[in-house]
Amino acid sequence: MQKGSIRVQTENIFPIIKKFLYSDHDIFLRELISNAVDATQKLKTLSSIGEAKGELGELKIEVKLDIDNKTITISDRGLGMTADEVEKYINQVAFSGAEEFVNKYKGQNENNIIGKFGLGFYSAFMVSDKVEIFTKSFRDGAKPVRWECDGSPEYMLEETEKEQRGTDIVLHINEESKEFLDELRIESVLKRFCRFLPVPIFFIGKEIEEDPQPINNTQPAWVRKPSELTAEDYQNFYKELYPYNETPLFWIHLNVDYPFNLTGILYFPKIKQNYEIQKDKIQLYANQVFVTDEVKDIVPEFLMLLQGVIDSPDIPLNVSRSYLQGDPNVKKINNHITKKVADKLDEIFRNERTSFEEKWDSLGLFVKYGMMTDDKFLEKANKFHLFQSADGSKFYTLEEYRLAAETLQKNKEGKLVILYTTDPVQQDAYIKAAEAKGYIVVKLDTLIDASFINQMEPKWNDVHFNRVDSDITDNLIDKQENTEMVLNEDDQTKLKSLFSITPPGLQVTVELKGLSPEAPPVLATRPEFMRRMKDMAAMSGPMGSFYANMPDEVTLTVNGNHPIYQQVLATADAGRQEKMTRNLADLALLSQGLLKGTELTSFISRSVDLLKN
Ligand SMILES: Nc1ncnc2c1ncn2[C@@H]1O[C@H](COP(=O)(O)OP(=O)(O)OP(=O)(O)O)[C@@H](O)[C@H]1O
Repeated sequence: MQKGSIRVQTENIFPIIKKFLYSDHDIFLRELISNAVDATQKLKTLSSIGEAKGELGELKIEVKLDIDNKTITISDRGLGMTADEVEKYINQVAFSGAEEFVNKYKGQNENNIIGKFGLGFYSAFMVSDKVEIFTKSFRDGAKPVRWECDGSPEYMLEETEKEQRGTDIVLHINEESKEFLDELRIESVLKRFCRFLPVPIFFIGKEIEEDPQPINNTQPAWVRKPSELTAEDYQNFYKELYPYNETPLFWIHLNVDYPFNLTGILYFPKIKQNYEIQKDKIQLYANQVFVTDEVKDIVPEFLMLLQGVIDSPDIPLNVSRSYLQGDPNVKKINNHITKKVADKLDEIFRNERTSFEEKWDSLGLFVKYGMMTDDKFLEKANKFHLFQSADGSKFYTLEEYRLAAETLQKNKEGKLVILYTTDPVQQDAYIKAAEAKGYIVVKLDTLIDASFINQMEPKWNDVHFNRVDSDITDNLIDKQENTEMVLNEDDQTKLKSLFSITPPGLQVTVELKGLSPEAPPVLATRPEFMRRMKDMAAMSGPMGSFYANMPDEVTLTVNGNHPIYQQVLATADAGRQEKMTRNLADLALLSQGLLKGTELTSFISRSVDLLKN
């Protein structure tokens, strides 16, 4: 038997490490199982090049929980270690690794450390009073050895009995960590970190199962070649990740080996409601070991709406978040993912336009969010971003809309005016009127659209958006055209005064115009700018309450050319005349949803009165 002392410079590394990893004690299993996987994979490699001779046997990893003896044992049939190797790798590498870790992070806020990689074997001491290693190297004639240590720099190393090649790590779980002496707890940790490890892992609890199944899928879809996979394989893998979700819209298989290594599958989920986001996040793996599902900074923000898996050994996981943002690899990965996603969308748009259009409801959100936040994406997305017509029957790219609408919908500055509706049912009358003039009205009715419009106007600098009810149809496209009025000056003055009404909470401006006789007698419109401000106010922000408290501005455009005014002006009964004009105004306000409460009640009783005589 040999006793020895491990040379470490930093005193008392253990309490420091423990503090760092306070919230994440369960990573000890991930670290030890990763080592077991590495040892197994290395053996396979040595065998394939003829350096390891003989039968490899069943290469599996076992995690055994012995509640009575308070131990957890992780056994592999990997390459094992000789006494010298234990001396070198465990006493020196593992301990100096832990020391390095501490030196790097001493004095930092522990929340800054993501991934918490790089601690390796030493993490066993987070949960153990004592750790034993029983190991037998694959090398001919190697003697099995037992190593024991309680986390202090003193260790013990001796020869032992061990039949099988490989390593057993025995953790004597300490009092504080007895929560791990629980089958369900261990199983849940294994499921979290080891689901997709490449070597079969078996959990052995109290009950001995007759036909034990590995807890992991060693060949998850993302490590397989895209050419080997069917749509069903991709969908099944998605189900494995998110069992309760509906089938995804489509997916992107990432596979990069230069200038960094990255594989993975990103899924576009079906989004039922605009705000249903961020529930099932993208998971980050390093060589099939689960690391985190906090992928902020690695995945472009707008793609956080996607789901799936990214696997890269090149992402520096043991560094702080602020470092990560500046890391050139992370930046490259970010750009690459954005490009891939844009290319894939473009490809689907070109090859399967109908199906792309069918999915636009869910897709639109990613695309618009991406266009607003990422200029590189915007450049590509301009080709496949779609406007849907108000009735939902047609889709236009910006260029297609331009081609179809250009002749009629250019304003005096030469800008293309995109007419949109936020509510095709409520704004139906305005849409019909605009369509009758040959205009194309598109639907921008989702939560994101208000900001989308505000941001796209400066980005698409020759485009202007106008909500279809923001002005009378004749003025929607500001062309500075004159209209003629059939009423004489006196009648015009009379009509204007009849319409000088002051409904509470509304600031009304009345305009008299000579529109087409078929246009409605009165149109209520809300200026585009004011309405946008009000919409934003509803969403919050410091300016919110300012705009929210302003009265609703509304313009009543009285169409002097409508035949009804001949009748109104000819009415001798002043009371009736007043009621008629007020009702015409109220009808217009009603179509804008601005007639409420007592105003609405008086409108109804007035209408009944008018019907009576
Ligand atoms: N189960 C095992 N079988 C064979 N060798 C092992 C085993 N576990 C650990 N080792 C050896 O001990 C060394 C130190 O392990 P440790 O986990 O501390 O660091 P690492 O695996 O090299 O790096 P990291 O875990 O930080 O990625 C390993 O490099 C390996 O040589």
